[in-house]
Amino acid sequence: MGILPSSQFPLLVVLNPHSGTKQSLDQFNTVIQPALAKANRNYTLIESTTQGHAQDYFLTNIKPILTDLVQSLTTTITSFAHDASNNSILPSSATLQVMVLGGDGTVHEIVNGVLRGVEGTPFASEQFRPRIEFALIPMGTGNAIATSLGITGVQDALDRFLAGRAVPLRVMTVSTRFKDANAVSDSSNNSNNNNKGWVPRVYTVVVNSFGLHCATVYDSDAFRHLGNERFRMAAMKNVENLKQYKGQISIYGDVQTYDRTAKSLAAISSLDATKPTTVLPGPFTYMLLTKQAFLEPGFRPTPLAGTSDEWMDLLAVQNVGQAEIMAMFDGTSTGEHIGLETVEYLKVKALELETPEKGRLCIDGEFMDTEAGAEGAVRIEMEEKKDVQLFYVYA
Ligand SMILES: Nc1ncnc2c1ncn2[C@@H]1O[C@H](COP(=O)(O)OP(=O)(O)OP(=O)(O)O)[C@@H](O)[C@H]1O
Repeated sequence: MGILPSSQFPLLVVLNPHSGTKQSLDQFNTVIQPALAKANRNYTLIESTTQGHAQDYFLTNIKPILTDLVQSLTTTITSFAHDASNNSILPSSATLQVMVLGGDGTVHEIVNGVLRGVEGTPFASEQFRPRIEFALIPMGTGNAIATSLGITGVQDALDRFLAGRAVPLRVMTVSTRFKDANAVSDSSNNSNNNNKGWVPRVYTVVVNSFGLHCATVYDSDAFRHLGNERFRMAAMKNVENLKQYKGQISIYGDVQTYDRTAKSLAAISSLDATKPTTVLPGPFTYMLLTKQAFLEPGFRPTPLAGTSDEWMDLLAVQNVGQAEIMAMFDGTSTGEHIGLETVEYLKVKALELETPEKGRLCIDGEFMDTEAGAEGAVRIEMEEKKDVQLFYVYA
């Protein structure tokens, strides 16, 4: 990489005017556009018009975009190499920069659009893999990824983009046993252990949840006009009508479990990848599986999570009452709640959730209805395939 000076390749700027408190366009006009002009950066602006627009845009256009990019790199290489045979020397990678003025939902859409667009094609293969670098301008409600990376606002995000240090944005895969039109891949032979028969449905980069958190996100849309406050309002509504969500979580592969006494993680090696390393029997009051430490500023439910690490952080609270849930929430601003007896905290590679009734999962702010029983189970795992690990974020 680095064959073309990055200033010569146009940047894609994805702007969601609906994110957060709808300030994206104003911030683009007043802060981002002047800064890009000053830095002599060309860009193409993509303004999303509906839910799903950003995903569809990348699904449709990622191959032509990469073709243009590779062509510009190839021309440069051959002109430098004076290739006598006149054969093109194709690069094995190319970097595409995508600036996002929006929140986590917009990043989720782009990741899924890109992956659906390139999977099973020569655009994500042993011979060629793109590198997609996100500049996250936090204009959403939660901005979990940006907040977890310590990005404090628009100017800070811009400075980090211009400084150019990108870290991996690791991806989780959510699979079901049944196949439908929404499956992201035809293959049910993911290279990870113990996952034969699972069909990848969606890729996630922030959080998958079940129980109170999922119900909170579901209800929070009605409070969108309140900005960040919408999650607190919806959470209070759900604590008042506290429910227990029946289900069992089976964790596969290596595990790190938080030891409350030692205040550190203890490793448990998996001896047999086909058998669960640990089982949480439920019912669940609250359950989160994340890649980000913060889900919004001041809310740090999985404080040991790492955007770039190889683990998913699981926070589970089983069968507790209102007082225990409120005590847990009290600790989430500092992360101290992981020391509570009622809280299970683990770093995991893969888990399966099976519920006796139909249910709902929250997947990066979107919702997935789940079926009852073993056939309706959901598997969530750290994605190990190189053809999926294409994403980086300026940090
Ligand atoms: N023009 C639009 N009108 C309505 N919805 C849109 C539009 N463009 C995108 N969307 C949808 O807006 C939703 C929210 O986007 P985004 O995640 O950027 O903001 P947020 O939900 O406020 O932030 P966060 O996810 O960080 O909490 C996404 O589901 C996206 O599909």
